[in-house]
Amino acid sequence: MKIRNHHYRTIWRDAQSVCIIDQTKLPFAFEVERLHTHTQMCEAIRSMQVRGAPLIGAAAAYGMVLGCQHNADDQTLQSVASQLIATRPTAVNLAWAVQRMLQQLLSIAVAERAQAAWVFAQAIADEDVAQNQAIGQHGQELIAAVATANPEQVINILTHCNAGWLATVDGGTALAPIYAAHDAGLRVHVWVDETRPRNQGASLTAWELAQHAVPHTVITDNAGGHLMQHGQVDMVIVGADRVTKSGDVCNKIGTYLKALAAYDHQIPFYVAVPTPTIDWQLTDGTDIEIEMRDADEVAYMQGQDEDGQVRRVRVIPNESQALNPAFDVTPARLVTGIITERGVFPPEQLKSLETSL
Ligand SMILES: CSC[C@H]1O[C@H](OP(=O)(O)O)[C@H](O)[C@@H]1O
Repeated sequence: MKIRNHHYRTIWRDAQSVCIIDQTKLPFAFEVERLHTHTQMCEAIRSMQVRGAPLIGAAAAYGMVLGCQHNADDQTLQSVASQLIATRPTAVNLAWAVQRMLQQLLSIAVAERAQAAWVFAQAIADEDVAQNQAIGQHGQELIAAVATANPEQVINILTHCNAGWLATVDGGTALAPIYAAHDAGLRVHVWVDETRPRNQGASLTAWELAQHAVPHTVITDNAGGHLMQHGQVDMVIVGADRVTKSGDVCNKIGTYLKALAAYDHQIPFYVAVPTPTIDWQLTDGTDIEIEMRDADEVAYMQGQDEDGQVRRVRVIPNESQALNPAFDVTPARLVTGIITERGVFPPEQLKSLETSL
C-alpha cells in the first residue's frame, strides 16, 4: 500500500533483519521496527505488533529464518518452530507457514538452510500478495454486480475488525475487493466496526482506508444491526482466521453477531480468505481453539488526548472482572460465499477446492 507516496509491504527483509510496521502504534504513529531474532518475532506476534492471519503466517515464516541464521540443525529448527506456533493458536496460517518452512528446511543440507530460509519465507510473502490481488478481483465482481443493479447508489459495505492491507503482506483480504472497486471508480462506502476490545477497525481499517481515500464511517460494534434494519448495508465482507472445509468461519469476536443480523435481513455476508486460511483437517468450527487474551485488553483502552499524547485509561471498575475471547465462529449456514484467490464459493462447495490445490 502507498503511505505518504511510498509503497510498503507490512513485512520485509532488510539485510539480515526483518522489518515490520508496529501496528500497536497506529493510527497515531507510523513506526517501523527492525527484528533480529526469532524471539523478537515471537513477541511481535504475541503482542500484536503484527497481526492478521496471513501476516502472522508470513511473520512466523520470517521468524523461522531469523531462528536458523546462527544454528540451523534439526533440533534448533524444531525448537524455533514450536516457539512460533505457541504465540497465537487460532489463525491456521501461522502453523501452516511454520510447518511449510520446517518441511522445506529439513529437506536440505544444514549448511544451506540459513540462506535458503530467506528464499522460502519470501515465497510465502509473495504468494500472499498474489492471492490477495486475485481475491480483490473476484470480490470486486460481486460489488460491481450490486452497482449495476443500482447505478446511482453508493454501495454500503460493512466490515469487522481489520482484514485489510495491515492484516496481510499486501493488499488485504476483505478490503481487497473494496480497494479494487474504489480504484475501478465504483461508488463504495465502508461502515467500519470499531471492533472492541483492541479496536482493529477504528485504529487500523479506518487508518488504511483513509490512506487510500476510500469513503468510510467508523461505527460502534453495536450499530451494525440497526444500519441493516434501515437498509443502510448492501453487503458484509469480513476476513477470517480459520475456515473449516464445511465453511464454518472463525474470525474476530463479534463477527457471528453481524452474520446473524445480515441473515435476518437477507444481506449478503461474504468471507474473503486466501486458501492457506482454510483448515482441511476440520469440519466443525466449534472445534477451533479460541484464543483467550488478557482481560486488561477489555479493562483498558488506548487513545490520544487533546495534547497529542497517547494514553491508556481504565474503562471498567477496579472491582470488576473482564473476559476476552478474541474470536468467534460463524456457522456456514450464515455465510453467502467465500471469496478466495480461486474464485467465490458457497460454503457447501468449498470442499471441491481441496483437490485442486
Ligand atoms: C485477513 S486477517 C484475518 C483476521 O485476523 C484478525 O485477527 P487479529 O487482529 O486478532 O490478528 C481478524 O480476526 C481478521 O479478520
